[in-house]
Amino acid sequence: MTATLQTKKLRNFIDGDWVEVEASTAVINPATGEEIVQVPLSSSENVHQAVYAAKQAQKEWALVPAPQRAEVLYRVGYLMKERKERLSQLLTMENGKVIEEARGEVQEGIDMAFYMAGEGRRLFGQTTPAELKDKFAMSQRCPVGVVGIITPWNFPIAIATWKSFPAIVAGNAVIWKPATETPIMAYELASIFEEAGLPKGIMNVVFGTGSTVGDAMVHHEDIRIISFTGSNDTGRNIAAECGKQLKKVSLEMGGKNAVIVMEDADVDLAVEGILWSAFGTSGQRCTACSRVIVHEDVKSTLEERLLAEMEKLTIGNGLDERNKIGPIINQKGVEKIKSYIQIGKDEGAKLLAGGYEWKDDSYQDGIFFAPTLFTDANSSMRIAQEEIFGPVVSLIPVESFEEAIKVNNGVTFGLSSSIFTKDVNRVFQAQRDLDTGIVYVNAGTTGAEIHLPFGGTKGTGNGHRDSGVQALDVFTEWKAVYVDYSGKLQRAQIDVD
Ligand SMILES: NC(=O)C1=CN([C@@H]2O[C@H](COP(=O)(O)OP(=O)(O)OC[C@H]3O[C@@H](n4cnc5c(N)ncnc54)[C@H](OP(=O)(O)O)[C@@H]3O)[C@@H](O)[C@H]2O)C=CC1
Ligand SMILES: O=C(O)CCC(=O)C(=O)O
Repeated sequence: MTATLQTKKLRNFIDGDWVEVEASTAVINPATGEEIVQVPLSSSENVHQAVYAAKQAQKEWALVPAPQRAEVLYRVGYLMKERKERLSQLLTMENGKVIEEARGEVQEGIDMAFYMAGEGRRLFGQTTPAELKDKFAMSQRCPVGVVGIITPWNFPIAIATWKSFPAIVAGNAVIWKPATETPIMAYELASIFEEAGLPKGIMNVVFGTGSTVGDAMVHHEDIRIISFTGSNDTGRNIAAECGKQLKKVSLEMGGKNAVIVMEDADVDLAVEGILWSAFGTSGQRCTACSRVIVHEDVKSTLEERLLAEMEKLTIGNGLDERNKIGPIINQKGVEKIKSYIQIGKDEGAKLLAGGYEWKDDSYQDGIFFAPTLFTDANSSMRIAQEEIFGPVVSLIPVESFEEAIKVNNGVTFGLSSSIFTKDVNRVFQAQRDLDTGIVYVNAGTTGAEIHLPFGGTKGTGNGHRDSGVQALDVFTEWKAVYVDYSGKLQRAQIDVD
């Protein structure tokens, strides 16, 4: 039986209460065009209420021993596990990704809960020798206070868990603004936190637009960090505003990720990697493969096998297990993709497959785009430089390994890259020289594991990482503590000539 929601209109979760907001807008299933639920359009006043509650609650939460804070995350993990199928179906309904991928995303959230709960017994600082006798020196992680989390529609639950779980285990309180297109995962996760016994005010969900709710969060002086994932334009604006306030900001933005296929690659394996990382989630991933840098010796073989496999991809509602390609999030997304198809043609790339909005009698109100393959692209073309966020991949032929690395690095983004080769020397050279935060060898560009840092170089971010133990650096401040137990005032005096 397909999962359903008990309510026709979601409510904010503020200070442990479900708070109704009058204004709302419809959440649409992109595969069917049907309304699933109404989502509140909150005001900046709703943000202020949430921050006030969070600020009070956080003072107590910071005093709860971290292993006890972690207990809540263990319970969250078990509840998510129990509800995995429900969460996955609702995720497919609001976002469109096929159910197999939705299950994978929910599993990332479950893994993150258990992983970060484990950190509750670590949260390591350092002890170090002091310069003086009878003196002790150490550093420790401290919570920052109230943290703001702004998340996109393409990973409505995983990204939120990468950010909120480390924040909570570290002793912070959270204000979370999910994307207006995909609020259901936030509603479900807030219910899970409530059931798991998280104290009131530690997790607050405020639904509404970026321009109102997100903006109020960015400007609120009691929110000490903004952790954001989304587009580069929005991320830059947020960073500029946070800069003015000297507010910490962690950004995870776009990608122009490439798979490199060398002449000695297992081409069938490369085809599989490209298929999943280019067309999975209909290419709407920041880690999606949108360039294939192929050695000219294997170019025609790769094209032929890729085209044959692309033909087998079934498009449709992601709730039907047979479908491999789900919808595009909204019509604006399709228009953006279409504009890049035209740009690619005008630039002289050769369209081998797809390139059109896919329609079918059974999905008259759904929004789909056919998997698309360009070939004979070059690195200076806009289709090879800019994030399209759709199922579009461009083949760029190269003559050597060195040229492949140069083309890979010749974009303003630096999130994920991959190389298919059997040459162990090239593997090690590539992992050293590829200028991205994530490198895969003999696998596609997607499929991050939550215990490793997630993020990228150059225009992809601003040096911070989601996920992994590194996420704790975003949500904690370091404190250096010196304890002098000599009973007299000592001064450090070490001169090294
Ligand atoms: N790297 C990635 O993972 C992602 C990249 N993108 C890229 O961005 C493009 C546009 O997608 P879009 O959803 O519009 O991305 P946005 O960057 O606009 O949205 C991401 C989040 O930021 C919020 N937001 C928007 N404006 C502001 C603001 N002024 N202040 C604070 N928060 C704000 C959004 O709210 P709301 O939408 O509710 O108004 C949403 O929660 C895509 O086509 C894709 O190229 C998009 C999503 C993820
Ligand atoms: O690759 C993954 O598993 C996560 C990717 C992600 O967050 C994204 O691509 O937007």
